[in-house]
Amino acid sequence: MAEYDFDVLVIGSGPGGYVAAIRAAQLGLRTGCVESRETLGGTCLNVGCIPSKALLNASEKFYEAASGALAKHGVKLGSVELDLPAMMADKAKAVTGLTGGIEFLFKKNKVEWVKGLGTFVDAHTVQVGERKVTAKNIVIATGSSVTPLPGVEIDQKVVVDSTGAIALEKVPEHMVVIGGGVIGLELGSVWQRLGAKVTVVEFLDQLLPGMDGDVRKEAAKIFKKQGMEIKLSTKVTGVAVNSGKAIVTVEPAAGGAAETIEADAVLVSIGRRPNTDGLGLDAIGLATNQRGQIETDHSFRTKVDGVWAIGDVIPGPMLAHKAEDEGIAVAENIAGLTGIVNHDVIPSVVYTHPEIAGVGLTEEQAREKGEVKVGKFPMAGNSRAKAIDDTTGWVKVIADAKTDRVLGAWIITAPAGTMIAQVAQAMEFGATSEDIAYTCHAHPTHSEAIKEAAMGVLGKPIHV
Ligand SMILES: Cc1cc2nc3c(=O)[nH]c(=O)nc-3n(C[C@H](O)[C@H](O)[C@H](O)COP(=O)(O)OP(=O)(O)OC[C@H]3O[C@@H](n4cnc5c(N)ncnc54)[C@H](O)[C@@H]3O)c2cc1C
Ligand SMILES: NC(=O)c1ccc[n+]([C@@H]2O[C@H](COP(=O)([O-])OP(=O)(O)OC[C@H]3O[C@@H](n4cnc5c(N)ncnc54)[C@H](O)[C@@H]3O)[C@@H](O)[C@H]2O)c1
Repeated sequence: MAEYDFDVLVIGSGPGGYVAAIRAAQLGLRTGCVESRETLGGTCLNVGCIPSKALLNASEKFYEAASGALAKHGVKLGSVELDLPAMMADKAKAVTGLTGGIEFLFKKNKVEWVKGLGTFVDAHTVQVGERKVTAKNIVIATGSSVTPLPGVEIDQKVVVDSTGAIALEKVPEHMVVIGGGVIGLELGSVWQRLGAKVTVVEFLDQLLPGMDGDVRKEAAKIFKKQGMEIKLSTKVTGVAVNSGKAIVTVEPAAGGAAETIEADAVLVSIGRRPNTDGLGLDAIGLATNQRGQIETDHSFRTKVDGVWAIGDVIPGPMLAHKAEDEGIAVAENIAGLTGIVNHDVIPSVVYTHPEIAGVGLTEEQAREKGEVKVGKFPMAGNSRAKAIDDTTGWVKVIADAKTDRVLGAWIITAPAGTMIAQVAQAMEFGATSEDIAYTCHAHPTHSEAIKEAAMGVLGKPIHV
């Protein structure tokens, strides 16, 4: 009889956990995955990446139709109506299709879904309901939850977090978004396109912390032009709710006179924090760092033998693809192979219109490290963007001045999220800007702008 129930038990079935479980099973390990939600897929599939992207897509279609933006392309429409319940149903269908897909993949790969909340009993035992499940290796993939704003109560009706904001029953007249990060801009865009006035209140002096400085400035310009009101260097000091209306009190971040803003929806999107409450880390003697994260080494081993951790619960960007890659790597390491994630090349994408994407270093970070050369190419010089009359944005390629090796790239244009993969791959291969500049790119494509920006690094773009 086997010593343990499983070779690998993963706690959490988000993009980190479910991928780790499937990969472990593919490698011949007996694998279980503990998940307390009704459906698999974690934050990303249930209330994160997937429903938000479904709504971003649908709201953009509505906006194009309702705003008359299609008329310039010769598409004239009669009256356009919003059917919000149908839009929400379509979103739900996307979610159930994908969460059901993970259940199918679990069955196909013989991963057992252990349903319930997992709590450590010891380093090889997890209590799930009545059951004590044992495993030689346990992977913590419990993800993250919304960071609350002290003094602001989320009721998921008037004051919502991202989960409430993807399920509003009517379009608010005025939505105040607290936090001008990824969630605030994506979900703010959704409701703005559907007719809401949106005011973004951001504590810092720019939107999108962590992104390249030029990107952050350009983003503020773009969203303002789209009609968003953006209050930078401003903090929310309180939200009072009365008869379905919220009064949001704000004041300058540095201190000063307070003002109030009336809204009928308030989105709290000031970041996310790792999920470790109730996990019983004390029972295995595992402490979290100051940010509440579980620290690991490069193999995703924690300080406790046999216990590993991946995804949003460990340091690094809270992104689904980072969690997935760590899921593959941890399973390979457990199986005795060499699983590696290059954390220097993790792309990030904001799925607004236009999309905003980056990989590698920002220009500021690169300049701090040494001498750099930068090539920037405007989408106004890109023939495909011109052909479809959507020329907002640019591509910026940053390269080491001595070696010409690409250190980072930042892209603002409709398909930026898809385009950034090319630069990520180039960086993984240690490419120079010359390598990109002399690679043949199909015409007419948005991607040609990456080639031109790379040519700009060398000092010789063609179309500007
Ligand atoms: C609105 C929104 C939009 C987003 N959009 C994107 C995007 O477009 N692209 C992107 O890359 N990222 C996006 N993210 C971030 C992305 O969702 C996370 O980075 C990703 O889900 C992290 O994966 P994970 O596996 O670490 O954890 P999670 O997906 O959070 O999954 C953890 C799972 O563990 C379960 N769990 C926790 N504790 C226990 C326990 N003790 N026992 C049993 N089960 C437990 C939870 O129920 C959960 O299902 C978005 C997030 C939000 C909120
Ligand atoms: N497209 C994507 O990849 C995607 C989409 C959604 C979420 N996510 C992930 O989810 C995580 C959480 O997203 P998020 O938008 O909540 O966090 P975020 O960290 O992206 O942005 C939070 C913003 O809130 C601001 N802020 C913090 N406290 C504030 C306060 N008191 N008042 C006003 N502003 C305040 C911060 O300065 C920051 O700009 C992110 O780490 C992101 O990686 C990714």
